[in-house]
Amino acid sequence: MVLPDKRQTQKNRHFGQAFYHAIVGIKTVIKNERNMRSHLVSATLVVITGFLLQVNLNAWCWLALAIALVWFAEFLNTVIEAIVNIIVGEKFDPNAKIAKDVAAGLVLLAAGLAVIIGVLVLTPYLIKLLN
Ligand SMILES: Nc1ncnc2c1ncn2[C@@H]1O[C@H](COP(=O)(O)OP(=O)(O)OP(=O)(O)O)[C@@H](O)[C@H]1O
Repeated sequence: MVLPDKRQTQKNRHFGQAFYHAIVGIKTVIKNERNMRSHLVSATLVVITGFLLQVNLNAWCWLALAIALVWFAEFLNTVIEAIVNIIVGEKFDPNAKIAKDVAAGLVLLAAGLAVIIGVLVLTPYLIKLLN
């Protein structure tokens, strides 16, 4: 496989190169976004709780959806921040503020929804455990 060119601007030439860049993208979000690391910790705790409570397949689907929703929102937030930074740089711009604030709001909404899903799915199992 041809080693990836770090300053490549052309289209990926094969699947290996596309895969490599996708992995770099995932690593970049984890490295640069503090919130993403919190999301990873939360997701790990949810998965451990799911195993401990032995939740069923339906519950796993909802928990996976909740986790994916937050990750998707955080990735989109990172993309929007990067594009805004390319366009306006360090300059204050009211539209840049709108774009970044709305993107941050999207992550907050997704996280809130994920918490609601988690509570709805796990509460019956916790109640059963306590009875
Ligand atoms: N160029 C700009 N023009 C106007 N406001 C800006 C600009 N850059 C950043 N801001 C404001 O600063 C806030 C934080 O900026 P930014 O999103 O770049 O930081 P962050 O810490 O990475 O945010 P997040 O926690 O959402 O990842 C934005 O939500 C926006 O209100």
